[in-house]
Amino acid sequence: MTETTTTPPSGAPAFPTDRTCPYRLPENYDTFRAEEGTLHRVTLYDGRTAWLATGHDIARRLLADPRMSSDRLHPGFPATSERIKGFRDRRPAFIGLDPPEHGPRRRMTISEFTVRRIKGMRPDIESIVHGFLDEMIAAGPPADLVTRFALPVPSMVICRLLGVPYADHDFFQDASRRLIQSPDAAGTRAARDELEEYLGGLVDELRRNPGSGLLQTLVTEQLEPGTIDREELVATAILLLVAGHETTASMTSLSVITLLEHPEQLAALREDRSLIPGAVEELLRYLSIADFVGSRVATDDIEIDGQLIRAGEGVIVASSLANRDSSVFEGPDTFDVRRGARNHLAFGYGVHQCLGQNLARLELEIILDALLTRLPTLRLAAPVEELTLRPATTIQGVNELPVTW
Ligand code: HEM
Repeated sequence: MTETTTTPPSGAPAFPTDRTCPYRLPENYDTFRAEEGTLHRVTLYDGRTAWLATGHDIARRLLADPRMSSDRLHPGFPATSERIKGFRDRRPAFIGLDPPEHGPRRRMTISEFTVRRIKGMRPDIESIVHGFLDEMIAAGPPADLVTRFALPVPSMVICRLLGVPYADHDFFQDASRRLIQSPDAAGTRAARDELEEYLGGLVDELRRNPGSGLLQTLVTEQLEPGTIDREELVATAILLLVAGHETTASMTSLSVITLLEHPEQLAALREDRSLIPGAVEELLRYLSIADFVGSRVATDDIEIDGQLIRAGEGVIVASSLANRDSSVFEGPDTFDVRRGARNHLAFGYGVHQCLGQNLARLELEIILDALLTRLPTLRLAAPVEELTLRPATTIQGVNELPVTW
């Protein structure tokens, strides 16, 4: 098996690089867009190289290819930061497993995420959204939209779905943030230790005193009959809890910024609320917040579009670039809530396509509708250029968003 080379071919650009605007791609990504072809060599943070797939079509073909592995323990897996190495000594949840192990694990949780099941959560989500808005409005402007609204909403929603006590939100939100944002492997490991201890304790408690929610279902139907062990259940719980709130929180903050910075698009939504579901798709496409999660390692030689990806080489499917492929999205750099962007790849593609996408869509639709109704004069309390954006090595977002109304 060939390992990814440690000597970067001259000129292979760095990937990923930080954004300077929440909704524009980093400037050096223009290099890939200007180059011929849709598969490029890039240099990772540690000097190793990987392939970067940038076209919509090649992205889908690669993500659907069984020779592309999600195994983070594989030495050729393209780590995009030191942090990713912190996951290497831990039991992976199903996001890090390949077929045939992946499917049965994913199916253990899928019944909670079907369109029908998620639709049934609408009244609950609406009441959570309006509850946090009531509190924020009562406290008065200015406010940090992240801590008062964008983070607590999906956090409480995923708690209800899983059966995790929301009372513990200060702890798990902080640990989740460190898990996905720590600059180094030690920070990732420490956050992971804390989440393992917390969720392990919760699983033990559910065995003694059964409760409700998806974790209870997994305890009763999978752990007790011995289909999975405690370590795997805890890894799954961490994946669901962290992915379940951090991503939607980021999308909420960045969506608010994007809409406020595109007043004519905001006005269109205000006038015609039926545009909201399409606007959510366009925001997902335009923002592509989970850009590097489509990382894979080839388990076999793959010939694709005249290039040879060798077994053991890392491949990153850049959803941000695939989502701005002009052969699929006309005028891809224009934010247009009427475009009908449903075929974007912001939720990935293939067997690992986002399990929580129906939930994320519904939450975002309810959130946008409620913000338009309840806070018609909402505006940023700081210029967009002064916001601190998260680095490219993690889910895109802001940790604070000062707003007023
Ligand atoms: C707007 C918000 C979200 C975005 C942009 C997003 C994005 C993604 C992407 C790109 C993947 C594919 C990863 C890969 O190919 O390796 C993924 C997988 C996943 N997402 Fe999401 N996600 C979001 C919300 C959620 C929510 C609310 C949940 C709820 C628990 C969730 C749970 C998961 C899980 C469990 C996987 C792994 C699926 C598998 O490996 O089979 N996500 N997500």
